[in-house]
Amino acid sequence: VYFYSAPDNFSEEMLRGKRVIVTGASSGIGEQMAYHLARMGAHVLLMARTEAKLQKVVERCLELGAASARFVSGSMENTAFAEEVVKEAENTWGGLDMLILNHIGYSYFNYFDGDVEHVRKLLETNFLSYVAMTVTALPMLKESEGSIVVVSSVAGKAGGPFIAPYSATKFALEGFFSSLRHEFIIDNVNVSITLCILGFIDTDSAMRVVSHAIRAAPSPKEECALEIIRSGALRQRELHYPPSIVTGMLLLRGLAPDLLDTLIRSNVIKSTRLEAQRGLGSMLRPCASLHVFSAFHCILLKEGMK
Ligand SMILES: NC(=O)C1=CN([C@@H]2O[C@H](COP(=O)(O)OP(=O)(O)OC[C@H]3O[C@@H](n4cnc5c(N)ncnc54)[C@H](OP(=O)(O)O)[C@@H]3O)[C@@H](O)[C@H]2O)C=CC1
Ligand SMILES: CC(C)CCC[C@@H](C)[C@H]1CC[C@H]2[C@@H]3C(=O)C=C4C[C@@H](O)CC[C@]4(C)[C@H]3CC[C@]12C
Repeated sequence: VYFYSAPDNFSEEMLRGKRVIVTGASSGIGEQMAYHLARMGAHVLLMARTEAKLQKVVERCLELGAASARFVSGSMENTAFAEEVVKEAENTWGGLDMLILNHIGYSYFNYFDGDVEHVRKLLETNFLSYVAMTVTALPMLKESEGSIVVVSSVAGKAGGPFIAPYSATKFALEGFFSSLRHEFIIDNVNVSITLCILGFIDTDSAMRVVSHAIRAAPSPKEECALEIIRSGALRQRELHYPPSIVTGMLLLRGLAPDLLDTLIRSNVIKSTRLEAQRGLGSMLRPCASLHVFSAFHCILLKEGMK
């Protein structure tokens, strides 16, 4: 009820002239966020590893009407680089209004293979670099009473199969940033923290890695990107996108966690080759999970109306 009845006084004008860093902006949701921000007239500083892709995104941002657009290329495996990106914003703009933390390093979609080094590297890229950027950006964000937007996943709220290292990094984000939110409130620091809980989104990389293995239909990256910007600008605590599926999942997690786990497993199909290797007989059966979530959604709306 809360998520559906929250006031929505968003206007694209809210982003005009704002100074925004978007990480992981060379493709997927980050690239789409850059285009929305450009259209809204923001200053954007984009970050990823691939310079050629970033160059193209910057050019498109300028065509779309960005107040200014530039990029820094490098890898977030190294926290020194995370600090460098924020310093670039400081040197160019002398301040910062919004920090959108969105990048992720590559991880496999398969049984956990016992590679502890991979988990350590992924924690550095997906989690520690978010902490390092926040630490460096905080003085500027305090000054502007700005916003931190953290892009996470339903995999950061509930475990799913074949994504153990990735899921761990997303759970870490919620622990760190929800603790920080308390401290900001205790200390009267007016910097908002928005945690974005996303379901399956149709980015090229996600479609490449898991489209054959997930029964649920993906949601559009363009709309997802806009919702992230909107929730950050409105200083919301959490975004659920797509709303009915994610909110339904989280409600079910509280009420019947085993049932949720069953629904998640039934939405993930493993290739026959891997199933055979593991000696598992048949593939997981399809399940009416989406209907269960829709039913939750209807109950919520009805209760809200009452
Ligand atoms: N797509 C989905 O289904 C879902 C996505 N999400 C979340 O949404 C966010 C965006 O995902 P999505 O758009 O699909 O991902 P993409 O793979 O499309 O984009 C990832 C971005 O991160 C950059 N990147 C990769 N490795 C590094 C690195 N080591 N250092 C710096 N940048 C790096 C990539 O560029 P380059 O390779 O040039 O460095 C790219 O710009 C992530 O936080 C993800 O967890 C959450 C739930 C579902
Ligand atoms: C019950 C169902 C409706 C929902 C099941 C949700 C599961 C299957 C959904 C929710 C979150 C999704 C993952 C995610 O967060 C991000 C990425 C990174 C990307 O590069 C590759 C795909 C991957 C691993 C997604 C795979 C599918 C996941 C696990």
